[in-house]
Order: sequence, then C-alpha cells, then structure tokens
Amino acid sequence: MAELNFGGVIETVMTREEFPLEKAREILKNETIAVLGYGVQGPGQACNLRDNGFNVIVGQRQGKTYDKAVADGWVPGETLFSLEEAAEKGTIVCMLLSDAAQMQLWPTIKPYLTPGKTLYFSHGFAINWSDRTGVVPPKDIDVIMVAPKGSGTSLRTMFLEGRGLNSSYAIYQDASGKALDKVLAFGIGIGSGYLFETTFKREATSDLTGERGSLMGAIQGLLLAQYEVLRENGHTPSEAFNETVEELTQSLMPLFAKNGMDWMYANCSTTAQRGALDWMGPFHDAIKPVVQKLYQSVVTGNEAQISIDSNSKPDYRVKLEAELKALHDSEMWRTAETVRKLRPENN
Ligand SMILES: NC(=O)c1ccc[n+]([C@@H]2O[C@H](COP(=O)([O-])OP(=O)(O)OC[C@H]3O[C@@H](n4cnc5c(N)ncnc54)[C@H](O)[C@@H]3O)[C@@H](O)[C@H]2O)c1
Ligand SMILES: CC(C)(O)[C@@H](O)C(=O)O
Ligand SMILES: [Mg+2]
Ligand SMILES: [Mg+2]
Repeated sequence: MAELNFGGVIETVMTREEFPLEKAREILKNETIAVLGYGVQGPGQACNLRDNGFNVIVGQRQGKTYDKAVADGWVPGETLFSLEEAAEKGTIVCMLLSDAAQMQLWPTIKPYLTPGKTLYFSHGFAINWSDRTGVVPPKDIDVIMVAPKGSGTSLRTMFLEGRGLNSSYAIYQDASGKALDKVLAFGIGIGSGYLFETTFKREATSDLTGERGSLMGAIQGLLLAQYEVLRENGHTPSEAFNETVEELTQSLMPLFAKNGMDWMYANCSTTAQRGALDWMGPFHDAIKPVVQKLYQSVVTGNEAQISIDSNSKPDYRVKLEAELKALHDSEMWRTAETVRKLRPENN
C-alpha cells in the first residue's frame, strides 16, 4: 500500500496501480456476490461489478426498484431473486438495503450467513450501533465494508466516464484470514479509485457528521439563509440565486475542486479576496459550535436512533416525500429550475 502524506500526516492508501482489476477478479473468481437492495448504492455497485466481470446477483423485493433492476438487465430467476434466495445463493452477501431495512431484515438474512461466507456493508451504521440495530454477525464469517464517498449514482456515472469515486474500507471480522484481500478486491471491483483505510466506527461517525454537516444539511442551511437575506432586502430571485448557488456550483466550486481553495481565491478580485478572508472567521466561529453539537449527537448514537425511529414508521416515505416536495416547491429551488434552463448548454 502507498504511504501518502496528507498535510503532514502519513496514511496508507491502496491504489489501482498496486491492486489491478485482474488481481481483484482472481481473488473473487469463486465468489457469488449477492447485492441485497437496489436503491441508490445497489445499482451502482451491482452494475459496476457486473461490467468489471464479477459474478453478481441481485436480491430485491417486488415493486418499483425490482422493475428498475429488470430494466437494468438483471434477469428474474437467473440473476435477480427475492432477498432470501439471493442471500442463500450468495457467498458474499452485500447489505445494500437502507440502514433501517438492514436492521428490520436482519432476522431474515442472518440464517443464510453460514460459515465461510462474507457479510459486506457500505456503511458502518448497522455494526457500530449494533446495540440499537441488533446486527451481530456470527463469529465464523468475514465482515467487511467498502463505503464509497459519494452517491451510488455518481459511483455509476463516474465509472461509465472512465473515472472513479474514492472509497474507504474496513474489516470488522476476519474469520478466513483473507478478509483484507477480499475487501480490497471488492473496492476495486465496484470502481473505486483509491481505497482509504478506516474502521466501522470511524466511518459511521464521520459519514453521519458529513451528510448532516457541510455535504447536505449545513450547505442547505447556509444557502437558504443568504438567499433569504438578499430577498428580504429587495434583490430579485434570480440575483439572489445567482449570488448564492449558481456561481458557486458553476464557477467557483470547480476551481477549488481542481486546485484548492487558495486557487479559487486567487482567481477572484482583490475586493472579493479581502472580504472573504475577513468574513471566513465570523462564519467559522458561528458554525463551529453547531458542528460540535452535531458530532456529539452522532457519537452518542442519538442521530442513529433518530434515523432508526423515523425510518421505521409506516408513513415514513409519505412524510419524506412531502418534505422533499416542500424543498422543491420553495421559491429558491423553483428559481433554480429557471436558472438551470438558462445555462447555454441546456438550450
Ligand atoms: N445512497 C448512497 O449513495 C450511499 C452512499 C454511501 C453509502 N450508502 C450506504 O449504502 C446502503 C444502502 O443505501 P441506499 O441509499 O442505496 O439505500 P436505499 O434507501 O436506496 O434503499 C435500498 C433498498 O432497500 C430496500 N428496502 C427498504 N426497506 C425495505 C424493506 N422493509 N424490505 C425490503 N427491502 C427494503 C429498497 O427497496 C431499496 O431497494 C446504506 O448502508 C447506506 O448508508 C449509501
Ligand atoms: C452520499 C452520502 C451523503 O455520502 C452517503 O453518506 C449517504 O448516506 O447517502
Ligand atoms: Mg451516509
Ligand atoms: Mg457518505
């Protein structure tokens, strides 16, 4: 594994050069990979593995996502089964059900986890909060994780573009003595670029913090606050949206994605640089206590419990869809629809 310097801290990283696809195929050549769940990660991982030449089957309950699996070329009775049938046939059983469903269906899946099999996750949730989820694997199986650092949709589109999404990996149980080779082969098989070492606990807590924080929750909170202030002070929707979101995603984010924050700053006016450098402090100081509160809520298991409780309610989907519709129907995101149409490439 490569030893890389991350801002002065050395970490080990597995690269595709060191662990080529041929090696991954060789390691997993006798395995049947059963992907349980065909929501967001399921399709990304199952299709990438299939395209990379692995032996993959899908387990999915009947309904909309079952039909999506058929449309993606999975054949009922050959490569597409019920959850129970797939868990029985699979030698690597992949828990790509929603985190709440992994907990609910654990008593159904567990009997199929016979000695010598491997249980695979893409999140540390079920294992790290096993006191709340009840997911306690038998001792005579391997338990591994590859957690792509991004949406399953991006995992698939980046794979099709010849790119790769980086993932972290961890081993919870190594009954076979071969779990490391297996987890690395799996990570390369699903199309990861680089594989970062972690633990189930670190992945679970950092992932929940990230998605509640800067990746999703905090970004929407910040953008909305600025949009509202601009609107309350007489700016038009298009102006408020352009100065809050459109310029960020279209012009500035690609700059700092490519060459870092200083590069983005260097490509803006001295007026912008002075003001941004002055105001990053007050923003940091206002937000850090909120991030600290969030991290405590994650690490104590409170966030996991909220997720378990809400996801287990029968009207969960209906309520979630209503909340997402309210976001969609808000002035800010309706403005976004019109602004997106005005991108020259969309005309
Ligand atoms: N969404 C992502 O891109 C992403 C990224 C990284 C890691 N993960 C992790 O990957 C795993 C899968 O996440 P996801 O977002 O793809 O899940 P999801 O919410 O899209 O659900 C996956 C599948 O679970 C099935 N399911 C839900 N409830 C069920 C039930 N009661 N009975 C039977 N089937 C049921 C659904 O039919 C669906 O096909 C999770 O551990 C998640 O934390 C997800
Ligand atoms: C894609 C994310 C946000 O990184 C993932 O953690 C998820 O839960 O969907
Ligand atoms: Mg997550
Ligand atoms: Mg994540």
